[in-house]
Amino acid sequence: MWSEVEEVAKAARDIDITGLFSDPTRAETFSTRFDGMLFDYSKTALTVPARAALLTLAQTADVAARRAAMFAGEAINETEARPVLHTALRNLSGQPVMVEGSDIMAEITETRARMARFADTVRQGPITDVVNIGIGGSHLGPEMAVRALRPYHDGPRCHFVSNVDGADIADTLAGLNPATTLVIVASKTFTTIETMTNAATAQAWMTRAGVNPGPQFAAVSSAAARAADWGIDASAVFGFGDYVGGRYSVWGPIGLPLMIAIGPDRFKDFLRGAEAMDQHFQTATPLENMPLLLGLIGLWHHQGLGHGTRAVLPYDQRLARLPAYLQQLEMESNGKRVSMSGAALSRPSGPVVWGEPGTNGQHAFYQLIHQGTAVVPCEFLVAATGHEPELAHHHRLLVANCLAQSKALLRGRSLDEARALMRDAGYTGPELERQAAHRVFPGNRPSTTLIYDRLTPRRLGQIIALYEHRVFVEGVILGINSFDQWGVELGKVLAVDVDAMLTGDTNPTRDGSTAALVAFARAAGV
Ligand SMILES: O=P(O)(O)OC[C@H]1O[C@H](O)[C@H](O)[C@@H](O)[C@@H]1O
Repeated sequence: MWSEVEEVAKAARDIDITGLFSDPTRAETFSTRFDGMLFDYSKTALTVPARAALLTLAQTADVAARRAAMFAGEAINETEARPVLHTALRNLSGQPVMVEGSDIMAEITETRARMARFADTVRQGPITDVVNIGIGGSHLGPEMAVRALRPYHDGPRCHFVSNVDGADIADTLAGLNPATTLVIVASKTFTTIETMTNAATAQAWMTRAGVNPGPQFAAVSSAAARAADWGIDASAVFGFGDYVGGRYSVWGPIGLPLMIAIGPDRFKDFLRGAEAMDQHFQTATPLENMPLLLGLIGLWHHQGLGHGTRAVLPYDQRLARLPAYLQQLEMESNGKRVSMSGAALSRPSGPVVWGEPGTNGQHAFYQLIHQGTAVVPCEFLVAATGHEPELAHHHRLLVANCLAQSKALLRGRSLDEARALMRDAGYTGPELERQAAHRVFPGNRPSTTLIYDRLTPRRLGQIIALYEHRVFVEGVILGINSFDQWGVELGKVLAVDVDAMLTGDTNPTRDGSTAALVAFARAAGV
C-alpha cells in the first residue's frame, strides 16, 4: 500500500520546490477553495504523481467507507465499542442520525435548546463572570474558541481553570465576586481528579463568602447521575452521549461557555461552519477535498519524508490556543503504537504538533525553522481581514509577515547571495566566507497556507472541523483508532500511588529515582 508513496517520496528528496513553479498553473493545481477559504499546498514537494500515489493510498485504505461508517453511527471506536458522532452535534439538517436503531437527534436538539435558554438567562445578568472548570477536551476547545471569537462577545466574561495546581484556581478566582460568578463544572466522566478538586475549591470559595453555590453551579457531563450526586440541580446539568469523544466535544454542551460569551445565534453559526465542512468532506471530489488533502499532506511529510514534527502557525493572536487545542486533537488521537488489530505499527504514527501565533514565533523559534538541521513542515493560517478597521495597517503587516515567511522558507538565501551581502558590508577574504556561511538559508522547506476572509464564528467552526477530519483521514490510513486514549491512563493510576507516598501512607517504591524525589518533596514539606 505504501510502496508507491515511498518511491515518490524518495524521488521528492531531490526536488527543488521553487523549480516546480516553472509550471505557471502550480498554485492553482495544488490548492483548493471552499466557502471563503483557500488552502494552498503548492509550496510543498508534492508533484502530480506524488499526489496521485497519496490519493491511491487513501483509496486503498478505504477512507470513504470508513468516513461513511463514522457518519452513519457505526461503532468505529472499536476499543471502546462506541460510535463516533461529534458530527451529530452540529447536524442542523433535520436528518436523523441513528444509533442502535434510534434517532439521537431529538435529544441533541433538546439539549441545545436547553443550553440556549440557560445561556440567555445567564447573559441577562446579574452574572458578570463565568468560570469553566474542566481539563483536556473539557477545557481546550471552549478556551480556544472563546478567545478566538472575542470580537463577538456580548455576554459575561469567561475564565478557564484546568490545572490541579492550586495556582490556577487561586489566580482565576482572585478578583471575582462570588455573588455574580457562575461556575460550570465540565467533565465528561465527572471523575477527573483535577476537575473535581477544583470544583470543590470553587464551591468552598462561594460558601465562605456566604453565597449559596446551588444556583450558581452548572455541570456539563455524560454522567448526569454523578453531577446530581455532587449537588448540581438537574436543570443545570447538560449531558452528551458517549459517542462524543472529549477532544471532539466543543460542539455540544462543552461549548456552553462559548454560547454564553457570544450568544446562541452565533454559536449556531459556529455549528453551521462545522456542518458545512462535514458536507464538504463527504461530498467533495478528492482533488477538492480539503480535509482529505490536509491529511494526505500530513502523511506525506511525516511518514513519507520523515519529518518528525509539524508546526501550526496561526497569524492570529486570537488563535493563540489553537496549537494547544490541536496538540490534544492530533496527538491524543493519532499518537498510537498499535493498529486497530492490536499489532505493532510498522511505520510511525502521528507527529509531534507544536506552534505559536505569528508574528511572535518569528522572534523566537523561527530561527530553527529556517536554519536548523531538522525540516519542520509549517502550516500557516491567516485571515485576510481583521476585526479592527481602524487598525487595518496592523492587519496588513500581519498578512505580509505570514506570506513572507512561507516565501522565505521556500526560496531561502543562497551562498552567493549571502556573499554579496557580506561584500556590501565590507567583508573580504576568509572572513567574508565565514560570515556568509551563517547567513545562508537552505530554503526548499515545505509549508501550507490556509487563508480565509476573516475569523467569524462560521469560519472557526469550519477550521476546527477541517482539522478533526484531517486527523480522521490520517488515522484511517495508518490503521489506528483515533478515538481512544489509553495512553493517558497509567499516569493517572500511578498519581494515586505516589500521592500516598507523599502523605507517608505507603512506603516509597523500589524505583530509586521516584523514592528520592518523594523524599525531597516530603523533606521540603509537600
Ligand atoms: O471530561 P473529563 O471526563 O473530565 O476528561 C478530561 C480529559 O481527561 C482524560 O484524561 C483524557 O486524556 C482527555 O481526553 C479528556 O478530555
